[in-house]
Amino acid sequence: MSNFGNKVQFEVYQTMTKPDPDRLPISYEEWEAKAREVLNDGPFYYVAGGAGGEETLKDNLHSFARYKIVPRMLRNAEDRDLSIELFGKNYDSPLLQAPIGVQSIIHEDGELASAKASAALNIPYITSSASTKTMEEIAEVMGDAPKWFQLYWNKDPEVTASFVRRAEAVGYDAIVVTLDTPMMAWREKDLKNVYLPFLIGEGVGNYFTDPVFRSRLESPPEENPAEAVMHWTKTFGNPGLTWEHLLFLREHTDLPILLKGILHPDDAKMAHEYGVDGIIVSNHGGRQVDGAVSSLDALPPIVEAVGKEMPVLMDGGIRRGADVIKALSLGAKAVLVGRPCMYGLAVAGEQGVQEVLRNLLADTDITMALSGCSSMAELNRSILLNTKR
Ligand SMILES: Cc1cc2nc3c(=O)[nH]c(=O)nc-3n(C[C@H](O)[C@H](O)[C@H](O)COP(=O)(O)O)c2cc1C
Ligand SMILES: CCCCCCC(=O)C(=O)O
Repeated sequence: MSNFGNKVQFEVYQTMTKPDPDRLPISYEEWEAKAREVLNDGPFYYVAGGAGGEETLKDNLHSFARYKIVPRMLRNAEDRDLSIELFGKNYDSPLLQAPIGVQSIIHEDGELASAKASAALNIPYITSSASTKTMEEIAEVMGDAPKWFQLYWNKDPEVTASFVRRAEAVGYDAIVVTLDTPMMAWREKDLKNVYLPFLIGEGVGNYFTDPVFRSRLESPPEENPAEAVMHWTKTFGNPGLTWEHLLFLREHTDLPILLKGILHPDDAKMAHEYGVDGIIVSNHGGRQVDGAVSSLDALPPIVEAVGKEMPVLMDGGIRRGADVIKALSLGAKAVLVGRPCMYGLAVAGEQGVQEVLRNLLADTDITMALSGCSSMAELNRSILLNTKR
């Protein structure tokens, strides 16, 4: 991916002789506005919305604006390299697609489109437990491209173990355990729209095809979907989890285990003590604890606490190349991208997601060069100014 940004920029200018109102958007704001045009209230606000008064959702973005890049000059940024290494594997760039469930509410191709877009750019795709398409269908369209599996820890430990077995069997490279969503937060927009996709049978694909989940039902989901959905609502999340439960997971997989949803440095230290392989600093895109610290503000103390021991990734509010550069300069090894990909999916399916990611990569590469850096290893706090008072 050497000097990717210049190539993409050149391609855009070359293929366009004048501005074309029908072409795909460039900016995040434009993608979001176009997605708003094509989605009904229920699905749009399910994606765009956050918990409570959306303080954390907004703060995820504002935190980036508080940090300023202080570019360095005359440092030869002619040849650049965006690649990183994680758990012994090389990745072309520091971007991953965040796990996002129920994508069929956004586009009929759902996760298959997003996964294929990721594969085309060699960007790891994180399949959600709550995906509409099954983890096997998604793995199949991705071939050998990098893919991770996000686990929602079911109340039934045998379902949890079965999910992990299935993910391993079809070639996922890591398990991401999301800790911040053992239950749905108070999401005012969804309550107002009376919109919960799972109750209409969306996002349950992995469950309805799971042999253990099915064995707990009186009749198969195809015959009695209402019973299956009811069982899903009772077992989906596990607010009773403790650190000890992670030992159960370790017994069931040799894959790297990452914890997603860590915001407190003491929890990061606990993760290290319990043999976890990596951390994703995240507040679930402001969708769970309203008033929670923004992801970017949570990042530096966590990097300080465990950054030498394990890779620290982050998500929440990544919209542009400068955001990627800021997060990496604060010590994140890589970043996950959530809503921007979903707006790309809404507007133009697979092509839309690919365009969003391609442009973000190009912007990242160019911003890195203009900041005087040539590789991820060169990004550090010396090019950042924190203007927060
Ligand atoms: C519609 C939607 C569904 C999501 N579903 C999941 C999920 O199934 N599992 C998960 O761990 N996180 C889920 N997330 C959270 C994302 O993985 C990620 O943490 C968040 O979107 C990052 O913030 P951003 O949207 O500002 O990039 C979801 C987010 C959205 C917007
Ligand atoms: C009952 C909670 C299911 C949430 C699954 C999708 C998700 O994570 C989200 O944020 O929405």
